[in-house]
Amino acid sequence: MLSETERWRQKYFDQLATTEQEETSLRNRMRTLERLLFRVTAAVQGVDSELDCELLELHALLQQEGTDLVVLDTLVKQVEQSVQGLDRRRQRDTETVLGTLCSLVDQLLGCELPESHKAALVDLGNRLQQRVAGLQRYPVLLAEYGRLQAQALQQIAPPPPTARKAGFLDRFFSRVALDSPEHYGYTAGDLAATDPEPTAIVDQLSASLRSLVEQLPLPGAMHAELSQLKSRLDAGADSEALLDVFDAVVDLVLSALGRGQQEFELFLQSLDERLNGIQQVLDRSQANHSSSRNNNAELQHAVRRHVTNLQASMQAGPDVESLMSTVNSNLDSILDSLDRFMQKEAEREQSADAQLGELQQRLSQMEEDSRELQQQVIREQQRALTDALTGLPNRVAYEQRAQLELQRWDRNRCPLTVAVLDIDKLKAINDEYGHLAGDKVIQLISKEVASLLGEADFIARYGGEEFVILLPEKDLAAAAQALEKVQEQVARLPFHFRNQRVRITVSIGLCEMYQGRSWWMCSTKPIRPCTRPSTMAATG
Ligand SMILES: Nc1nc2c(ncn2[C@@H]2O[C@H](COP(=O)(O)OP(=O)(O)OP(=O)(O)O)[C@@H](O)[C@H]2O)c(=O)[nH]1
Repeated sequence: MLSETERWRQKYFDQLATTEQEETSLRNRMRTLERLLFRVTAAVQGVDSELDCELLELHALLQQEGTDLVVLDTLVKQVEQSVQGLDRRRQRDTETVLGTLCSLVDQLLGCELPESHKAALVDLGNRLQQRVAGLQRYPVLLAEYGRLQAQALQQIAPPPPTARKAGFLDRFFSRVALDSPEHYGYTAGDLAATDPEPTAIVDQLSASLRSLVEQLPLPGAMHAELSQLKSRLDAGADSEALLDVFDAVVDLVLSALGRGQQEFELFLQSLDERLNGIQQVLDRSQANHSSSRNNNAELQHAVRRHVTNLQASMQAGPDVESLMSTVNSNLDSILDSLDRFMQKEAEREQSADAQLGELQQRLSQMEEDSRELQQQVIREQQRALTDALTGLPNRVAYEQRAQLELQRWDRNRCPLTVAVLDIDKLKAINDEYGHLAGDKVIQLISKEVASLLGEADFIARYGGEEFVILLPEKDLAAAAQALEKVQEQVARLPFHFRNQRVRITVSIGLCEMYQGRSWWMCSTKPIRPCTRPSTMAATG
């Protein structure tokens, strides 16, 4: 059977092995997360030049062996700040474009238009004012604006009914308006025809488009295309060119703010949240050092399997949608495994908690018993060192204290005087008034003497009617002076037996400790008897 120490040692080694295994597992998982982060980093590059630089740095850092976590943390914070900055810029750009669209709507409202068209424009303006539209809503708003502008311009410059030929506006409307040309009273054949263009309107449209193009918050990669469009507008675009420019602007906005990117951003966001969730669970699991090996092994196996799948699908390089779906399903599986793991751990911890609770209860009971025992021992020790009749230290206590004082004297050679006090004629009191009276005398005298001594002095009942007194820091003269006062005080104590005042006295012998004198001589043979020998006398 194992001894208590061996059991604890065994438990310690088991715990050590579990902890090492957990650390290895955690390192592996951290590496997997780093690889995943590496791929995600590569995927979001190209959105912003500043962010690109930081991501490149992050990229390089992650490729290093044994990534410095402090540097990584700093860099991740910088990336977070850049992303926040990007969001703020996007917000500002959104405001700018919305403002431009509002001013275009206002310009159009300034034209002579039927009430129904004005109402539609006012409605669009109101929706723009509500600022609920995000960047992804630009194409919709632009298309709507285009449709309204087409209707408005049609009202301003209607084609001659006899000619039934469509000008550039008709063609423009046919490309951007949601309604068919027939709605406005023209045929497809009419729309194919050409007429001289109303220059003022073309200029107005051109200026509006120029203003919009200048304020569009498109990524840097599209700036070249934008300046080409501006140049075309500056060069005095005709109606055909204007239509192309308008289409190009819509295409640019669509490609810059394409749904794919939006979805990919959302996907990255959710990926990030999930990775954070996994990291938190792993952190909690690491904190729990007492987690069972089986649960850990099972979890490691499941996570490794899913992460391998994840890596395989990422390396296969499928399109974004299938990649997202694979990653999502693998992450779901990982989270399921983690949930199961946490559930098992919770059950295990619950039972461990119950055992621990029981153990703690026993431990507190043991502590309580031990405290009580300790108090009992202290009480016994005190009793063993105390004289039962007087409550003063007894002979054993005196010997212990004498030892200490002697050692101190040996070290410091400060004065030390020892005195022996003897109650006079106690036998006579016993004989005359009985032993109880004798006991009372011993009690009262010891109490009185103890109260008259200094704080550093020590008195013990040596035995019978004899007391021994240690007076450290007092030489013979000082001790004699102090003890004479004691003698006088004791003699004044008002003892009465059988209605008689009885005067009781004590005799004191004392000697000072000095080099060459043995303690035995000191304590057993007082060298100097008291100057005034005590007497016992009954006074009437
Ligand atoms: N009542 C009582 N008497 C005690 C106690 N211890 C010792 N005695 C008595 O004290 C007396 C001591 O007697 P002696 O040694 O002759 O001393 P004494 O009578 O005091 O005479 P001197 O000391 O010479 O003055 C004895 O009768 C003891 O029985 C005690 O605890 N209680």
